[in-house]
Amino acid sequence: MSYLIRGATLPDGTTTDLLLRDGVLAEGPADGAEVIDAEGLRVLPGLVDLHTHLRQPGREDAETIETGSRAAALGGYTAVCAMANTDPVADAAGIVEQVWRLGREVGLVDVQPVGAVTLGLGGERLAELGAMADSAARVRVFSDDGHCVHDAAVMRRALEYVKAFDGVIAQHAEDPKLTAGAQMNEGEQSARLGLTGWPAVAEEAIIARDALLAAHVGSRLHVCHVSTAGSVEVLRWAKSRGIRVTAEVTPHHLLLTDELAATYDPVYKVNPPLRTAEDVNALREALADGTIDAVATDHAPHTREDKECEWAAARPGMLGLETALPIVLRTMVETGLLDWAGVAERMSHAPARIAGLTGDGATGAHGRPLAAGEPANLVLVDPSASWTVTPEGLASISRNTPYAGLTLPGRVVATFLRGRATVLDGKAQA
Ligand SMILES: NC(=O)N[C@@H](CC(=O)O)C(=O)O
Ligand SMILES: [Zn+2]
Repeated sequence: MSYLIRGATLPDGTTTDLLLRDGVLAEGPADGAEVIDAEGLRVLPGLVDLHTHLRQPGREDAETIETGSRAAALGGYTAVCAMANTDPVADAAGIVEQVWRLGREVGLVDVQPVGAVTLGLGGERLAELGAMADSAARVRVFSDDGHCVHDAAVMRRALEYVKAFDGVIAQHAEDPKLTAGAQMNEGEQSARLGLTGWPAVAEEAIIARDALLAAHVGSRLHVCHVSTAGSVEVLRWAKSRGIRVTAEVTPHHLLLTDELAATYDPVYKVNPPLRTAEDVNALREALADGTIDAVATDHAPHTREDKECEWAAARPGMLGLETALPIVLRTMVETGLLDWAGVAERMSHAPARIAGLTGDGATGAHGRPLAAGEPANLVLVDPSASWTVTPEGLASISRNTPYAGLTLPGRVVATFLRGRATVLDGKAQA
């Protein structure tokens, strides 16, 4: 099947026709191609998510590779990095290969497994980083996400190890000694609500330490879900020193604040916690000026049982794949902080570069320019269509979206993975 997309607006604002044939953006006659009228639609390179929890294996009652892939395609993604905190943990070649293969079988999005840094996420013994890198899954990103690699010597060794194949350690920056028992952001709100606080310094201190370790080793560090104004300052300092550090921010940390904890609705419970309005503003500015490189969803599905209970017992985490682009449009584009080229950079090009997905690897190439000869991974967005989020309307098995009832801008009309429609007319194609 080939497609002729007529009159779509590119990230730079120019309008063009795009021919999708044999999996690539092609030139020449469009004979036999199905025509899609894209007048008024925006085209972006397929979005790439650095931080997705697909829950398979182990918690298929919350999400599966298939349902998560569908949610991703509907959100405009063509590649997602599947976090390693599954059961069993993705800490060996066999399991990352299995996740990668299952993703390919579903075929809606390229599922790029993230390998664990330490065995069983235990924080003590390094996992088989080299074997995972050499496996069919070609792992380049390693993370104990959900847990911080707290031992500085382990972190140092991991950074040294991945240098050989230009891998990156993605740190969940949280000093566990400072967050013991924490239920929400530490500040005025936690004092008022009487909940144990998660202080900003627990994140900032680890980022500073790891930036220094990355500098010492000369290796690549990536910081997951940055959430505080102080973290932005540390990142700015590290980048100004030429340290090889990149960072991501989630859509929810760009929009929501810790005042929502006053509802005691666990849908707002997440790690790191929602912070203050000042933090939100600093994160938006950092994403605009490139101090924060990428938007990552931290899509964290949880069952009703794990989420619809009292605050203290609820698991942290929010759905994100199907709402990420609309939240970025609301917080960054409508506010004039980013243009569409900036959205393409922060949601496709940069995450693909960080994850090592821009070249020809096991999962093909993502985050490439929309140019002839390049893989036809792209998304068509109707910027003028607004829609109201309903938990039942989402493709995820889980229902834990913090945006229920919210009306958001921007509807994904179609997503193409190597020239094949994974979403058409707003509907998933499998
Ligand atoms: N973000 C969360 O609150 N939860 C994540 C783990 C993580 O990303 O830290 C999860 O796996 O549920
Ligand atoms: Zn995390």
